Amino acid sequence: MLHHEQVVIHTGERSGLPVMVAIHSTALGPAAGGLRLWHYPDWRDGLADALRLSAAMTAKFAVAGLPGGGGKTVVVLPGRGELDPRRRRDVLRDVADVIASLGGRYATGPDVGTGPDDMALIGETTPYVFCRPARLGGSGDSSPHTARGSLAALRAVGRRLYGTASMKGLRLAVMGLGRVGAGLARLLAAEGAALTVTDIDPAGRGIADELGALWCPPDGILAADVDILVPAALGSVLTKQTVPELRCRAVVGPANNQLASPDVADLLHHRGIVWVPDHVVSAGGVINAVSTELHRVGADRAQARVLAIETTVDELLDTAHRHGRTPARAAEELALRRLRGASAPAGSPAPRGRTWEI
Ligand SMILES: NC(=O)c1ccc[n+]([C@@H]2O[C@H](COP(=O)([O-])OP(=O)(O)OC[C@H]3O[C@@H](n4cnc5c(N)ncnc54)[C@H](O)[C@@H]3O)[C@@H](O)[C@H]2O)c1
Ligand SMILES: CC(C)[C@H](N)C(=O)O
Repeated sequence: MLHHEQVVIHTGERSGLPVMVAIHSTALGPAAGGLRLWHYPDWRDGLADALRLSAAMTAKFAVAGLPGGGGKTVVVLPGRGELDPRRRRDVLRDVADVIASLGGRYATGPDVGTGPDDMALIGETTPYVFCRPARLGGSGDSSPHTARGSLAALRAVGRRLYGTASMKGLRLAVMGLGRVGAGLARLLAAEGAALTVTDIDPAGRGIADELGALWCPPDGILAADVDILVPAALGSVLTKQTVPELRCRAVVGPANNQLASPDVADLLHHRGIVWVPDHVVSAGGVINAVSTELHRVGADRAQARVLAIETTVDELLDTAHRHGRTPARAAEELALRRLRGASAPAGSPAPRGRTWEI
C-alpha cells in the first residue's frame, strides 16, 4: 500500500536480542501497534513479520476511522521455550529504550506474547505505551475488546449468509485459544454456537471441555466442516495450498495477517468463501485503547465504537457486492481514500513525524 517510513533494528544492550520497530505510516497520526515476542526461524523472518504487521496497523486505524498510524515491534526469541523472568524483563527494558528513542512517533501495546503487566514495565521508561493495567492509568487488557469486536464482525457476516446476527446454532471453528481466541470462544459458546476449537498448546483442551466444544488437532482445523472459520492464532494460515482444503462459507477472525499473500483473497472469493480482512475484524483492542486513553471517552462510548465494527463490516460487504470486488479490495480502497485524504495539499507527501501527546 505504502512504503515504510522508518524501521529500527537495535540489538538490546541487556538481552542481546534484536528489537525491531517498524513504523509504516504516520499519515493519519502517530503510529501505534503491539509488541510481539515470538520464536522465528531467523531474525529476518521476525523483521518480515514486523513489516507486514505494521502495514496492517495502518489499514486498521484507517478503516476504523481513528487518528493513528501503523507500527509494530517484534523481538525474536531464542530457542523454543519461555524466557526466564529476568531475561524477559531485560528484553522489555530494551524494547522500552528503543520506543523512548523514537520520541513519541510510535507507541506500543500488547500483542502475541505480551500483556498489560509487560506494558507497565515498559511504562517505567517511556510514556508511549498503551494498555497498562487500569491501576496505572491504562486501559488494561485489549483482548476482551478485540474478542467483542470480532463477535461484532461475525454478526454482520452471520446476517449476510444466514439471515441472523445470532451465533446460536452456527458451527464455528476457532483456531488459537490464547487471550483473544479463548475470550471469543467463551462469548460464542454463551450464545449457543457449536464450537470446534484447537491450539498448539495442549492446555487448550481444558478450555474445550469447559465450553463443551469439540477438540480438533491443530493441523485439522482449517479443513473443519463448519459454517465459519475463526483464525485467532498467528498469521499466514490462508495460502494457495490451504484455501482449497477449506470447508467453511466464511473466514472471520482476529489473527493479524491471515493471508500468506494478498492474492489469496481472490482465491477465497473464487471459492465463494467470504473473507473479512483481519485488520477490520481485530480492531476492537486499539479502538478501545485509543478511545479510552487518548480521547478519554467513557467505557460505554468506547464499547459502542468497538461494536460499530458490525456496521463497518456490513458496509464493506455491501460495497464489495455492489462493485463486484472482494471485501479485501473494498477495505483497501477505503483505507487508501482516508490516507490520501490526510495528505494535503494534493500531490504533496503525506504528513510525517507526528508524535503522541501523552
Ligand atoms: N491481543 C489483542 O488485543 C489483539 C488485537 C488484535 C489482533 N490480535 C491478534 O490476534 C491473534 C491472537 O492474539 P492473542 O493476544 O490472543 O495472542 P496469544 O499469544 O494470547 O494467543 C495466541 C494463541 O495461538 C496459539 N497458536 C499459535 N500457533 C497456533 C497454531 N498453528 N494453531 C493453533 N493455535 C496456535 C498459541 O498457542 C496461543 O494460545 C494474534 O494474531 C494477534 O496479533 C490480538
Ligand atoms: C492492541 C493492539 C495493539 C493489537 N495487538 C493489534 O494488533 O491491534
